Amino acid sequence: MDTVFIESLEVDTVIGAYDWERTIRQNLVVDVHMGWDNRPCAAEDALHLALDYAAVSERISVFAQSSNFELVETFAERLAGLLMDEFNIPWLRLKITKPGAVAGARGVGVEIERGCR
Ligand SMILES: Nc1nc2c(c(=O)[nH]1)N=C([C@H](O)[C@@H](O)CO)CN2
Repeated sequence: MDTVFIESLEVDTVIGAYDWERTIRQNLVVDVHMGWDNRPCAAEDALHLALDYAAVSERISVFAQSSNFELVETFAERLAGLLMDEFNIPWLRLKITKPGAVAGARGVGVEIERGCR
């Protein structure tokens, strides 16, 4: 299956399991690969047939703005479900990175794959 991807989208949210994290906003980095048949939109050169990466990026940013979770796992799971439902995405691989959360590591986080390719 073809994919449409978004790489290193920085979003701002409330995320963290520790008390000090509940009152601040932090950055997460979102990478997502989404299954899509790109042949119809390419044949007609038509955005309305494409999986619009700009619209998906905006939705991810809006979701992050209003979300408030302890775990990056929860953030990833909820976001994956929302994107698949709202954009009719049959399969996706989603990576959530929390930069600087662990001393000595550039980033830590999770990667999930949902749906069928
Ligand atoms: N598997 C996870 N481990 C940890 C998480 C998490 O979301 N998933 N979160 C934390 C803390 O919030 C940490 O990021 C604060 O720096 C610790 N471990």
